[in-house]
Amino acid sequence: MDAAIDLTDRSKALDLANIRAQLIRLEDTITFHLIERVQFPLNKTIYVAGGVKIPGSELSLMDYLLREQERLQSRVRRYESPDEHPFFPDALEKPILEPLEYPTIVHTNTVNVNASIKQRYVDEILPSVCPNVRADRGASKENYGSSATCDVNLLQALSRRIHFGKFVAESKFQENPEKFVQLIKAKDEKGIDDAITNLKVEQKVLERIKMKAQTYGSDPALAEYSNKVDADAVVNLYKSTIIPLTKIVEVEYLLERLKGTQWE
Ligand SMILES: C=C(O[C@@H]1C=C(C(=O)O)C=C[C@H]1O)C(=O)O
Repeated sequence: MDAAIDLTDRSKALDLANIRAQLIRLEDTITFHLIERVQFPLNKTIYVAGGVKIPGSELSLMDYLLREQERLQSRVRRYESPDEHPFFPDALEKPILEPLEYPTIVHTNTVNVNASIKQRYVDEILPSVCPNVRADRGASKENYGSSATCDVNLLQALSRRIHFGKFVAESKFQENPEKFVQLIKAKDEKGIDDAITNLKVEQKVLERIKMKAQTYGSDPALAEYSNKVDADAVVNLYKSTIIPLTKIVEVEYLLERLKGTQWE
């Protein structure tokens, strides 16, 4: 949707500096969506199938909203874009807009870690950032719908950020195909993980996201409205979930990279 990276220009899309700049942009998106979500209690009921009665659906309220959002957005080509991955692939419909001609940027692959993203989001991320973890003001009160709407925005941003790992991995592969072909042929997952890891960049990401969570979460004019989100929890989200899942995407993508190539 808001592809700041030009996916119709292959060389730009695989320039590591450009990709990292897009990951930095997504830090802002994720932080602001978190600030929106943590206005509300955890509202655990909306993550339980049947927790809220939905005519014609057995899904949880959040899954229902996410699935219907993906169905709608597929009709305006969202999932034709190589940087978008659906949580409910079976809900996608034929776009009403003409297809865009994307060059082949990443190699054909089956990598989609959205199930892990959603499970970690519900079981670990939300309880770590939401206030009133036990409070649940019930469907009769406000904010079930608002909470689920924020969740959908957040999950879609997390999915984009984490699956950008494919662009990073392809960029690194093209930098040194010999090294990666050898590691991939040996099915050396640890070796691949070591080869794609850049601890200096990871450290910079964690330092920057802490500063952003503190800055965006504080109101310069109204001190009492500061600390809208727990900055340490946001850092932990990156350290424990976003970065590790991004690297899993990189490794899984590279393990499939040789299929159908002269290296197979
Ligand atoms: C995304 C990259 O690959 C890895 C994952 C990172 C992340 O998820 O922030 C950062 C550095 C690398 O360890 C990168 O090299 O920029």
